[in-house]
Amino acid sequence: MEVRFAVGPEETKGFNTQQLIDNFLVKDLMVADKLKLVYSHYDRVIIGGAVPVAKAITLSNHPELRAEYFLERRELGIINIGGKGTITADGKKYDLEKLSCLYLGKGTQKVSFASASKKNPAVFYLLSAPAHATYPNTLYTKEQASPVELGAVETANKRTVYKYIHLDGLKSCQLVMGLTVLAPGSVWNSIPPHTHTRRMEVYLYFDLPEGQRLFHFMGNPMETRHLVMTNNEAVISAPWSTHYGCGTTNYGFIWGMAGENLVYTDMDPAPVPTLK
Ligand SMILES: O=C[C@H](O)[C@@H](O)CC(=O)C(=O)O
Ligand SMILES: [Zn+2]
Repeated sequence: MEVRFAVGPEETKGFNTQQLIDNFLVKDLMVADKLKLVYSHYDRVIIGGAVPVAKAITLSNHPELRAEYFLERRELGIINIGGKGTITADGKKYDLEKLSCLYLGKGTQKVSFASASKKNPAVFYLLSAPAHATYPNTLYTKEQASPVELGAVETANKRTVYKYIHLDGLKSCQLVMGLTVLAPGSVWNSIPPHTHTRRMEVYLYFDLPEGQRLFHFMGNPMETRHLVMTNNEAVISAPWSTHYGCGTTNYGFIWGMAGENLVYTDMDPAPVPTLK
């Protein structure tokens, strides 16, 4: 498992492009028949991908955790962004259509990921955080995720936000997770921008067609930097960092957070005219 230590805002503002990539960009998450995991020291979140094609993939334990099994002291949110798939957790099977979400609580011992079809495999995105209590393993479809319309065509940011794991949705210790889908012709996400030093955040961009790119803005809102991203790449947002982006076409992204609270609306605005 790759480990990324945390860096601060003072250090980050001197980074060149490669240093920004090495510290914040997560590439090659979705590789056929492999479990890919990146351990970030911001709130000890683990970011992962599992694409089962020829065989099922097991959520294996890792020495960095010094645990008996992966979820001994952790919770896990999983969203499928591919074809139909099945997750088996301690013998119980959960079928996930595209954009369904499964929450797995602390204490779940055996987890495996499978696809319904090799031709159109499931693509599972994983986000895990330390947990100190057990909440029930629960599946949510996107229809259950109380979709909210945000933005406008005029400002090229019309989008639908689906919230899965949060204070009024699937119960968790500290994970907050959902996704946003941009309407055709809309390209800007998370406008007006914000920070929340109470929680770190990770964005996983998906359904970005080949040949298109996503310009993700990050850093102190008064000293922004950017990363150029492709489909199925994730970006780690430090608790002090803003996180918003603009695509060369519309797309979707999974957002996930961990930290101090579970309140989705707890954000400190960084209004557009104040950005530098
Ligand atoms: O803290 C919350 C996150 O940054 C996202 O949920 C924002 C978002 O999906 C959007 O505005 O489109
Ligand atoms: Zn945010």
